[in-house]
Amino acid sequence: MTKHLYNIPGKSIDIGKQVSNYINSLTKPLGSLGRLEELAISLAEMKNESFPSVSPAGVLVFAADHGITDEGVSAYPKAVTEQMVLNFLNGGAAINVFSRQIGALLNIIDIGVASDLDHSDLINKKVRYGTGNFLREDAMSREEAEKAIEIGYEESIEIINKGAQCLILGEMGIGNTTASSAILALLSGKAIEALVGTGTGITEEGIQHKVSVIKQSLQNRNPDSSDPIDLIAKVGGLEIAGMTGAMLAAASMRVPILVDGFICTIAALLAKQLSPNASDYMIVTHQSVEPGHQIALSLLGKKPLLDLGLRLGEGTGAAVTYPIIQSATLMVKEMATFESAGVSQKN
Ligand SMILES: Cc1cc2ncn([C@H]3O[C@H](COP(=O)(O)O)[C@@H](O)[C@H]3O)c2cc1C
Ligand SMILES: O=C(O)c1cccnc1
Repeated sequence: MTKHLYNIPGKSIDIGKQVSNYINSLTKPLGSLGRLEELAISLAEMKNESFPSVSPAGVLVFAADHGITDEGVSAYPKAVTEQMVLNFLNGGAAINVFSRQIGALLNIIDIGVASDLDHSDLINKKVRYGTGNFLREDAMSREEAEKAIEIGYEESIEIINKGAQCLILGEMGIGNTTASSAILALLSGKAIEALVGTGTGITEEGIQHKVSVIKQSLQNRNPDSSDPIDLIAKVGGLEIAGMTGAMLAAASMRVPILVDGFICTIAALLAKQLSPNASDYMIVTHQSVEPGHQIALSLLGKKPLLDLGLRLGEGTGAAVTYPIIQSATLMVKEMATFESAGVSQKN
């Protein structure tokens, strides 16, 4: 793994203190903008700027297939991954709608779809044609896991260089809640039953089957939970690895990361494992319905901003939360102070 992935600066605590004092001089009762105030301070610490901007957001959606779908772990067929990539490229998916709404830059990356796709707007970075079925074989080699992380890293640098001031990571990969649950079981040490959920909408019986597939897979593969590359290679996914790499790049460039739901949080945990400072640059946008998400968030040490009952992925929860994060930056930038507005301060 190339060294630069680990080169992440610490947050600027001094700037945070300055901004905190400045927020207290704005025309509102002390602390009355609650978590918006915390967000404004965090963003300043991340960007090392008193008046940071998060506009425009950059959205990267990584798409890849999962061999584990052969075991019947998703409510939808594997072919939906490819079909949804075409939907993204035609502008019809939820993430397209929300990206347009917030004026975001949006890139769709094929990092491992199991078929050949041809579209001028598709970024073709296919590492392999989907992962192996990890019940029977490793999902991928270590080299492929590292390559997928590196691709995510490069795509992130590219969209940041095009002007993205914060980063939203999305994913598309039928079967990826199974891979994510397998990784989380190892990272958390929790019972698999406690963290497996419905994904795209499997039944209670389907959930039991998914649990037994994960249990058997973990016995068969026996990944080393202290080695994130081994986790990805044995039971992970190419799009998960891509998101991990993208987060490491954003953090290294002091660009805030808007973490989406369950799958994205698993990528965030892997990024944190590779480079602990990475989590200083993460804002968790919402609470996913997937039961594993709460467990993953407690490992990440973050509290989500919203709970909208979402269980989609694609980066959608992060995109719909973006305006709130933007509000935090505009509050600091545009509000008057007690002094400038001639408003009396607290008795
Ligand atoms: C039409 C459609 C669009 C989606 N967009 C995201 N996902 C989400 O569902 C998948 C994970 O769930 P599971 O592990 O149960 O397959 C991922 O592709 C995820 O991004 C979708 C799923 C479907 C069916
Ligand atoms: O929260 C998520 O990321 C999620 C949940 C279900 C299906 N796909 C993604």
